[in-house]
Amino acid sequence: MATSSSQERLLLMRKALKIYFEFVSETLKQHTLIALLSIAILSIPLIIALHLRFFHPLAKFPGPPLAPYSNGFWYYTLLAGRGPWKNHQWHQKWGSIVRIAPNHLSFNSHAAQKVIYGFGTRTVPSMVKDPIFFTPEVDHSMNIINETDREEHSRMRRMLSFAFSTSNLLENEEVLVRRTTEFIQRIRSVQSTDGRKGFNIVKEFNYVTFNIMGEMSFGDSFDSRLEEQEEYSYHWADVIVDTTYMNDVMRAVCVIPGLFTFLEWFKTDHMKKTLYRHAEYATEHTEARLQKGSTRKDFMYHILASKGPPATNVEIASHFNVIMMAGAVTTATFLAGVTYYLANSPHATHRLQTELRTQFSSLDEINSKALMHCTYLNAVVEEGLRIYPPAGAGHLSRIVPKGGCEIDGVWIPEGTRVSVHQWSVLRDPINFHSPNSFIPERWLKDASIKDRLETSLPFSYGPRGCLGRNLAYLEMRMVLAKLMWAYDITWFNSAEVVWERDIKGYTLWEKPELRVELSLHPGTTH
Ligand code: HEM
Repeated sequence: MATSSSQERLLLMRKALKIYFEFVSETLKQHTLIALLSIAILSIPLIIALHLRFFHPLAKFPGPPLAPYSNGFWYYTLLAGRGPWKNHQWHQKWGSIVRIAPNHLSFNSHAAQKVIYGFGTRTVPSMVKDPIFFTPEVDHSMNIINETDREEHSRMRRMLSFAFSTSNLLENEEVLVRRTTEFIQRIRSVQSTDGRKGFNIVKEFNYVTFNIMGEMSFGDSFDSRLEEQEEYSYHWADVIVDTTYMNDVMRAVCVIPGLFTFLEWFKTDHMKKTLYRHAEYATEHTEARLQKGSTRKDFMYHILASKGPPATNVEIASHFNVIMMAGAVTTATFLAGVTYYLANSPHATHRLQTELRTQFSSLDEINSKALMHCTYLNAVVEEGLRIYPPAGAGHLSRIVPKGGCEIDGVWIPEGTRVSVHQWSVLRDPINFHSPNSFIPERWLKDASIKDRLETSLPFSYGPRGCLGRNLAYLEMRMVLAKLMWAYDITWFNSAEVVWERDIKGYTLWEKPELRVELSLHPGTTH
């Protein structure tokens, strides 16, 4: 029965093919011109694909099979959230230079880090940021992170840099200490709202870094504005977290000409609640602070006092859009990651707490200057940044300058998009022994493991290196030290959370909940 029905199907197929070929040859005979035109049009994508794969200037570089044909493959990888692991696998398979999109090469060597992000040389200028990757669309102004013009960027950096200098930050230490102490007190009383054990400390990290950045940026007007807003006081902090993913969606959108303009007319609800709400908050706080005026040396004070040409209010708001995002999310990400790794490493936790509790006899004694000399704390911070680099999941791409240049011993043509994939560098056994293990000891002077520590560049470097690096170190040390001094932490959802399975890596990271309960160290008085 079955055999006869498959024979019937075969006969039918033959008949259909015969009719089809008769039709094609008849059409070719009768309408030769139309037929040739159709074949020519249908061949265009094939010719483009053959060019991209075999004749493009980057054709000789290996990489995933779909990468040469369309940026779509790359954006799919990025938005799926598993980019860091995929990119690492590609480097392990194809070596230190991988073609990840038609015009984009990913590198994973230290030599490439120096050329791509460095200050440039006498013959090769520093590389500019990739304009597609850093889009100005939502707040209608260029800012410190997305400006691609060298001179404009230098003006902005000069305007902002005094605010971020160590001397000014130490002068503002009171804000850091007070906000951290508030956090230490607050988390003691945070209750589970869903009947489950413990509370989600990841959210609390978002809130403490948000408070520190907010007050350092806008001074007194920050809290007054938060009180006036209709939504609950941490609404902006939650919006910032939700916006990180949307930033990558916008990057994908802006690659297709005209799509952004179309979306501006038909903003989705989600876009209004994330990207646009974040930009509105930055504008509202900027305007509130400008109206109120203040003599406090917050970031706005330094922007207004800077000697260069004055920035417009739209530009200032755009800088604060970036500062609140780059400043709050990255440091909170570090704190979440390091807490996870410490929770899985009783030895490191014990050593850290012993150092802190020996060094300081009360919470109030903990200050930024003393923390700079806590050797093990600093090793924990460096290892936390290495194993889970807050800005190292994606690609911070640059454009190869006119005339091309040599990277990693290979000539790369001008106009190529290039980047070093931090995660792939940091998880490479060539650079770090047991790269997937949390080992703060590797950062100590007398370390028995000889790693290539110089390859860990969580803040990037060169002319576009992190402007908030000093502040980030002060914050990371202060919050971590006070937390670990004051509490012993019990982690409750360890059976549910597997960090590297549950985190999602876009340009920034999406993190799972860490439900913890705290028991107070006997010396804590707050
Ligand atoms: C652990 C925390 C942090 C990490 C890992 C980090 C990492 C980075 C990285 C890798 C870049 C380079 C981005 C690129 O090449 O496109 C960067 C840029 C920047 N970061 Fe951070 N960052 C952190 C905290 C902060 C803080 C607290 C601030 C304070 C506001 C800040 C402000 C900035 C700014 C303004 C830039 C742009 C600099 C420029 O282009 O001139 N960051 N950061």
